[in-house]
Formats: sequence, C-alpha cells, structure tokens
Amino acid sequence: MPKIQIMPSILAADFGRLAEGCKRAEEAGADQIHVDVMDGVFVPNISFGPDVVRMSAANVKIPQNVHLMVQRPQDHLEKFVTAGSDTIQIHIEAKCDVPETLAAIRAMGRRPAITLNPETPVESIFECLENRWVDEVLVMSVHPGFGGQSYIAYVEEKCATIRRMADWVDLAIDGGIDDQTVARAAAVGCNLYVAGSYLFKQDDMAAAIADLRKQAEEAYCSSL
Ligand SMILES: O=C(CO)[C@H](O)[C@H](O)COP(=O)(O)O
Repeated sequence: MPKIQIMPSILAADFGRLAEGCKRAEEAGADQIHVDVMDGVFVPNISFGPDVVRMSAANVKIPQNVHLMVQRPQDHLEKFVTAGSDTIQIHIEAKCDVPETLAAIRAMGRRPAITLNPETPVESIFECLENRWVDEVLVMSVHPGFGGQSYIAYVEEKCATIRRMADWVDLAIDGGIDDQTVARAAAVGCNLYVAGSYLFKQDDMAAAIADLRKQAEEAYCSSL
C-alpha cells in the first residue's frame, strides 16, 4: 500500500501569520505543506509566489508540495525550485509543452506531478503515466481557484482509473477533503490528501490529521 499522507493547504491559513500556520501544520503531524500558487489568469484568483514557498521551507522540515495554477508554468520553474519546492504540480490544461515541462522539473532534481481539473478527461494524462513522466498525479475535486468549496464526487471514477493504471504513482486529491470525504477518496485509490479549510478551522489540528489518516488507511486497505 502506498504511504498515506496528509497535506494541509496554507491557502486556508491566516495570511497575516503564514509562518505560524506552516509550523502549526508540521507540529500537528502533516506530511507535507501544500502551497497553492494562483496567477489570476489560469484561475480567477491570485495567491502566492515563490517567496511564500521560501518562507514555508525555512520554517518547517517537511517537504513543500507546490501546486502551480498558472497559465505558463515553464516560465516560473527555476524560481520555485530555488525557493525550495520538493514536488511541483503543473496542470495538463496549462499552456505549455507538458512533457518538456515535466522533464525540466525532473532535471532540476524535483518531483514532477500532473494535475487535472474536474471536467478534464482522465485520458488526457495517460501519456504521463505510460511514460512515467510524473511521480504524482493530483486530481482536483473542486474547480481550482478558491478554498472552502464542496467535494465533487464524480472525479472518483478518474481516481479509480488512474490507480488501476499505475500502482506506483502517488495519487493526490485536492478540494473539499474532510472527515466526511477522505474515506471515499481513499477507497478509489488516493493516498495523498490536500485539506485546507477543514484542517485550519480545527481547534485540535493534530487530532483532525490523525483522524483523516486513520480513516484513509482503513478505507484504502478495505479497497484492496
Ligand atoms: O487548490 C485549491 C483551490 O484551488 C485548494 O488546495 C483546495 O481547494 C483545498 O482547499 P479546501 O480543503 O478548503 O477545499
């Protein structure tokens, strides 16, 4: 079974105390910090740039999982690598040469990942899996751009297809993950869980992370 990992999204942290938010997530048992980068073009919102990745990397020891919701990821890779990104997720819908951009991420010593929006057919990423251009796939279970949206269940079919095709890949899910949805995502093969608003609103984030992890492990095991 692939390792179950919980990745709090600092999009849901207090922007006035981001460093504290990163440390709080690490101390609560998070496996990675998820940083949502939005350019206001690919998605209708603007969030963080490489300096926020640099800040997070300076404040925690766990890896930086960086989600580029940007139109032209190829123009920004070096800055995000230098800032301390460990995994870099680009969108299949971005305006770039996808194989070339994924190869560039790998050549810079980072983990390449491909992301797809809820309405994007799963077939669009088959080539990435068949050629092992990626170490990770991120399935969006909300329309990207904002935290706090409801989980879109129809993406589960895509997750199941990806897991059937690639037992080696880290399969992440992002959007609306909480104590009601994590087991559903695990049952279709997801092993990495991005959770923003649910985790940051908790008084006891450590208990919430432990609960998500336990639910995910049980549901993943039962699906085997
Ligand atoms: O990528 C994102 C938005 O584009 C966020 O990571 C995602 O929505 C997580 O937030 P929440 O857990 O609040 O749904």
